[in-house]
Amino acid sequence: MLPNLPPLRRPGLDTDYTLYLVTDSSEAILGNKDLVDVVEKAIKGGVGIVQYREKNLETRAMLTMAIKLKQLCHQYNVKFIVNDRVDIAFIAGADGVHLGQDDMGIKDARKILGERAIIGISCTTVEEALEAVENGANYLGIGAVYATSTKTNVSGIIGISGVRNIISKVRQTSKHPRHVPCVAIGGLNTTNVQLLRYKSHAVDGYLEGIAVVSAIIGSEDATVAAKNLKSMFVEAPPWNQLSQYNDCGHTLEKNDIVSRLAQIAKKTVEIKPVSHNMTNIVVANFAANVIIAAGSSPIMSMAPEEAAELASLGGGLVVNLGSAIPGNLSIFMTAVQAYNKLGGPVLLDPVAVGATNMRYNMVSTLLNMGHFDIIKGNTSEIQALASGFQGNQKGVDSVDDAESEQVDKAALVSSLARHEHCIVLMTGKTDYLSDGTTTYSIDNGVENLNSVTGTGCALGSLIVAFVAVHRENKLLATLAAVLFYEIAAELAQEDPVCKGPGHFIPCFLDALRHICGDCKAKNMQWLSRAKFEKI
Ligand SMILES: Cc1ncc(COP(=O)(O)OP(=O)(O)O)c(N)n1
Ligand SMILES: Cc1nc(C(=O)O)sc1CCOP(=O)(O)O
Repeated sequence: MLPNLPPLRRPGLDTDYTLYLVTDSSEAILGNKDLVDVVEKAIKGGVGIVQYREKNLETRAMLTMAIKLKQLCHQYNVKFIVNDRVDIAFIAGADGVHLGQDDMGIKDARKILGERAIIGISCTTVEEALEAVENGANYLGIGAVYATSTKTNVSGIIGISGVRNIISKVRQTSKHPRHVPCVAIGGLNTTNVQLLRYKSHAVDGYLEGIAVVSAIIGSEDATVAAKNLKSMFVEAPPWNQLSQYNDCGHTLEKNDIVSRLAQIAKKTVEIKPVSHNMTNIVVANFAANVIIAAGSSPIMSMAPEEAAELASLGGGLVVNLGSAIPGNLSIFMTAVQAYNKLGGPVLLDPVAVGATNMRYNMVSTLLNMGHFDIIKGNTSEIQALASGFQGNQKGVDSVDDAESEQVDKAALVSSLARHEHCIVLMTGKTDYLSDGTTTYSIDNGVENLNSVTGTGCALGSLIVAFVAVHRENKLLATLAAVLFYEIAAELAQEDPVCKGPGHFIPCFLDALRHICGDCKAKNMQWLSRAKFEKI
């Protein structure tokens, strides 16, 4: 099941880490604004803790500013922290200090500042985080999440998965029963904080807050900037449209699931949603024909300029890496973010992700920058994603061989779904579909689907149409699309005209059209062929 976001502030924690402001008085970020004024505005917008980070001033001027900022923060009951300089934190009467890995150690700083001081530390790796907790850190500053021009000499860019990994390992270590809040830092702004919070959520832990420099200090109005960041971080993202009807089959009997699937298919053909495809050159034509035959509306557009307008049509987006080059990444991201903003479903088809470093890196970047509601791939692709790139996939085809038969595919699909907080569909002789809680195996479809190119990609195009209409129940909408498609393939293969791959394509398009007509006429007999099981 897709995660419900956890509460933010833990009961008993008297520091609000949700929005942590780190200052910067450089010309490039602060400009000619007054730092104290900007910090006050930011506090009014919801900042709960302020860190004075000053890299250019002499000690005396720095101390003067630290005292002013401390007074301001305490006036608003906001915690005040000094970056790096334990001496200034002590003399200014700050609530604590933030230390980097090369600064004074936590235990030494504690000797100077005392037991009640808040001591935070920067961590880029799991080892640094575990050591910091062991040494008594009060919070961890985890980063850099993304590249940032505010600090170019970061120790590493770890992405959302790096943050999630640290949070999860810190929480799992039973040696440290003490709760240590985690905040993320580096390149955070309103375009990515929802994704960060949603995807950094691990089974055993989550992010308490975000630390931000330029998105507030460099903004025109720090109150507005802080308010926007905080509400974006706190609110459920638009794509997480859970509803009271969102029983993805966890508790439903099979007959009830089939009647839900029937409703989903009927409504999809009635609404005729848009399926926006950023797909590969080999399959574009076939996928468009499939969508038309199945009663939805295809658009094959790679233009970032029109992505937001297309997203506003209420359909779904397919990002297919079949013939993509790294230059396409920013085009994909523009479109994914436009759909994410409106909660329109996005499907990632990581074609041959296990074949080359280029493909794996592109997929990693995409998963780090945008939310994908569904990941669809063949066995090799899902294995490559689930286990990290191992560079052993040959070409775009799946290796549905003895070796991959050994893999517990249901467990693989379910664990990738939990990890990426999305729905995962692994296609093959038997398909596996999971949202991380409920997993289905599907045994429809025919051999001919493997004998013509593009059938996997075109399935993705149909899935986003179904999910666009049923955003509150993405798992069952995906199941309905797969059954619609694979049962049409069975009807095509049984057509006496169908003698092989050449005849299969037109027969398949006819069968899709036939099922679409049946749905419009409310004749759902075709669903009696459905062969799926909850695992
Ligand atoms: C909340 C938070 N996290 C990380 C940092 C980075 O601190 P550090 O590694 O000491 O680097 P500089 O800030 O000194 O450049 C931070 N300041 N705050
Ligand atoms: C101060 C700092 N520390 C980082 C780390 O990775 O430890 S990144 C960073 C700068 C964050 O600035 P912005 O919000 O403008 O991207």
